[in-house]
Amino acid sequence: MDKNNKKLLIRRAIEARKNAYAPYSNFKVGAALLTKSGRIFQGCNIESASFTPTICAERTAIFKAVSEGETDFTAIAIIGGKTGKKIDISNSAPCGVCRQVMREFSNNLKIIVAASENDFREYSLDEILPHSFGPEALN
Ligand SMILES: O=c1ccn([C@H]2C[C@H](O)[C@@H](CO)O2)c(=O)[nH]1
Ligand SMILES: [Zn+2]
Repeated sequence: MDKNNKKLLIRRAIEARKNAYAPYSNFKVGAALLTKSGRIFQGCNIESASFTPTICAERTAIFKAVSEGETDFTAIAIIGGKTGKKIDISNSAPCGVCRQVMREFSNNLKIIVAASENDFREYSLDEILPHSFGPEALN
């Protein structure tokens, strides 16, 4: 994945963050998921007044892709932070539930946690979800 594609994916995550529905936490997150076939699925977090139905941006993007028949992913860019505050990449790593959902479809997804197009950190899924449980265990 070259630098320009990473920047593009981050831009799409920034764009997706604008649609975040987070009136309770005011923590808005955007994600952009790149499939092996070259498509990009965007997602934002969506909260609920009854709290538990809340879904993260990452899972919104992944479920959109899976529901459109795409299950092979190359990378996901994520950007999150409180409205009106400077984004800090150390506060926007994907939550444990999303890591497990990522693991369902890949064990070497590239995770790009971004504060801007030029300020991001990359992780592999294996790095942030070591010793993981995955679908192979049920074979
Ligand atoms: O990786 C994360 C962490 C949190 N959230 C959302 C869930 C909730 O709406 C808000 C605060 O936890 O941020 C995400 O979308 N992705
Ligand atoms: Zn999550």
